[in-house]
Amino acid sequence: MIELSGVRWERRAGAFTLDVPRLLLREGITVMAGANGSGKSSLLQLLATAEFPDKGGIRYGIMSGDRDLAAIRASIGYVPTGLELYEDMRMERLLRYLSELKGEAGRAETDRVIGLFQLEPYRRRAIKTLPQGIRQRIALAQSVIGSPDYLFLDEPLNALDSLERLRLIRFLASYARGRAVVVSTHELNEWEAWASRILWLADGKPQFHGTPQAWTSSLPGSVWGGSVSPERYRELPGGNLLQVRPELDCLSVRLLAPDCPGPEFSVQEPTLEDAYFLRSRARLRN
Ligand SMILES: Nc1ncnc2c1ncn2[C@@H]1O[C@H](COP(=O)(O)OP(=O)(O)OP(=O)(O)O)[C@@H](O)[C@H]1O
Repeated sequence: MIELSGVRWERRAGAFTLDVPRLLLREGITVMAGANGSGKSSLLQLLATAEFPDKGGIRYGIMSGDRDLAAIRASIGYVPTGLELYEDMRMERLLRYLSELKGEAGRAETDRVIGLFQLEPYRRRAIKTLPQGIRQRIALAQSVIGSPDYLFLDEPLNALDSLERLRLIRFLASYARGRAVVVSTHELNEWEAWASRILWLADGKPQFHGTPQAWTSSLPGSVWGGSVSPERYRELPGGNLLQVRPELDCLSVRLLAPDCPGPEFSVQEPTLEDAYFLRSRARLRN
């Protein structure tokens, strides 16, 4: 378990403050959501000990950041966004080198993570010659060298194709048994079946932390779905639309509204993403 208490970190000369009075991150996948600039990457940087807060502290089980930094770092895997890899190195050499830095000498661990992320065909390729999705898989592979207890992944699905995205999510779901995995994302629904907890940040502060069930219940509004004609569609309030899909001679519409928008509509189970819209909209209105 990771425990943050009284954490404050000012960035941009105080124009932004990450402010986390208390937060407990448990085993399983914690999926972190929030608007651009809400502080997701900043929080991951602190968790990964790439940066340090101005105030407060972070404990990892019985280890605390100010006393056990080396041991904590040895139990952390981290993928920031835009991780710069050693461009001229061959992929296998890079992973060997990073394995050795993490105290995992020998080929076995390198071979394991190469297999895990289907990187076999790229062993002898220089990093700079590889496409973005493969580089992302290498970034992910380096993070699980030594099977760390804590994994912090900033938008890990970036640049991956749909099969790789699903493969990674499934891998993380099993990896997170007995370990804490924190991921940031702008696509909550992809994690729907796998998230243990949702953490929502706004303006540098956690606004919600709890189970997906709690996230999609007690919402300030409802989600409605129905099929409408193109004429009727034009009458609907545009600001609250979630999804529009053409059908044979009508449009299938999903929208947010406090009350039923018309006889064509029925109330729908909200998705994680719907709940994000409802909660964000309610917050902006208050
Ligand atoms: N290297 C940096 N130096 C100074 N300020 C920074 C730096 N990186 C980010 N910030 C600032 O910290 C604040 C939070 O940014 P952060 O990247 O943590 O948000 P985010 O939720 O991850 O955003 P996004 O969804 O766009 O990735 C922003 O005001 C941003 O401008």
